[in-house]
Amino acid sequence: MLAMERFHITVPASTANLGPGFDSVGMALGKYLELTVEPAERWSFVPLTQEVALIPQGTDNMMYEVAKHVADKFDVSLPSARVEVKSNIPLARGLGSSASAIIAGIELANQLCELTLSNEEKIRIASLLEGHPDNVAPTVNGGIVVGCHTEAKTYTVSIVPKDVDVVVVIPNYELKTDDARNALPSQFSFKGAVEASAVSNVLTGALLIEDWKTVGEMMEQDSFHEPYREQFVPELSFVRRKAKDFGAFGTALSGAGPTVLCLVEKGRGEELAAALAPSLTHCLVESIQIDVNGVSVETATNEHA
Ligand SMILES: Nc1ncnc2c1ncn2[C@@H]1O[C@H](COP(=O)(O)OP(=O)(O)O)[C@@H](O)[C@H]1O
Ligand SMILES: N[C@@H](CCOP(=O)(O)O)C(=O)O
Repeated sequence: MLAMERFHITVPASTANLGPGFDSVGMALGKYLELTVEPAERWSFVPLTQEVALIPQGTDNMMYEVAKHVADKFDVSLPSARVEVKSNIPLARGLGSSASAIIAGIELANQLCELTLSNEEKIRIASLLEGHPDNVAPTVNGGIVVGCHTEAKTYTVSIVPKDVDVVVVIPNYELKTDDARNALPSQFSFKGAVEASAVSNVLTGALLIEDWKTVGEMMEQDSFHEPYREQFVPELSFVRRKAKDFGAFGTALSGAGPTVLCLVEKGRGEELAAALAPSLTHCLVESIQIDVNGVSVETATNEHA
């Protein structure tokens, strides 16, 4: 009999920006990337759900590349593993699937190399890899995180929202984050930056005191990215109008899109989803939980003959 340590890693999805919190504000959502890991002679990633059916199955998988990067950074060797992968996070839809994969890779190295990384260290490593903390920080901590990342340091402030429901409209087409970033301007006027950051500052203040009416108004006044990206997502203006008529607080592009996200009064998420769905038959329209736990690990000892 061989006693073999298996473990499970669960990583939530995330929505970034909430409108004007571009590259800085994000929230963890209740869709999950789940890994079941066991030691093996060589690396393999075994996809078990449709969303991850096409991910690379060997050491060309992003989760391995990140795990190897972390092991090298700490100058330790990375034991090989067989990894079963389940996910219900759709890829390239603005729900942070790549951030979840980065955090999964960091957690793989953390567990396999016994690094005992703190959440702060995971967020720092992930922000250096992703270039911004808005998806990776809530993916690690759960809830809403307001972050600021520079080459020198990554700052985060966590908020645990209670009194709001979230609805996502997920179109049936992909939009790669890199492509959506390429549509952004390389320059921003001083006046434009002052105005846009004031909107973002009020968003953050309102999030802290859960003033959802003001959060919703600020969500709809972004000038950092949505004006340049809405051309790719015709659903945004339609959902914004419908949700406003319904009485939702506000609507924004989720991350780089194409998913559109609405915030609505607690208890009315299902009702809003039902109101939006009939006119959006090419989209998945869902009321979704806010994840408040962030990445988690469960160990289990299995007996193998
Ligand atoms: N679990 C995963 N394993 C390997 N690669 C992944 C995984 N999840 C996402 N990816 C990679 O990330 C890409 C999507 O990233 P991106 O364009 O940033 O969109 P988003 O993060 O909004 O889903 C996918 O096309 C795939 O290459
Ligand atoms: N701040 C980033 C967030 C990208 O999120 P994703 O889920 O679309 O990868 C951006 O807006 O580019």
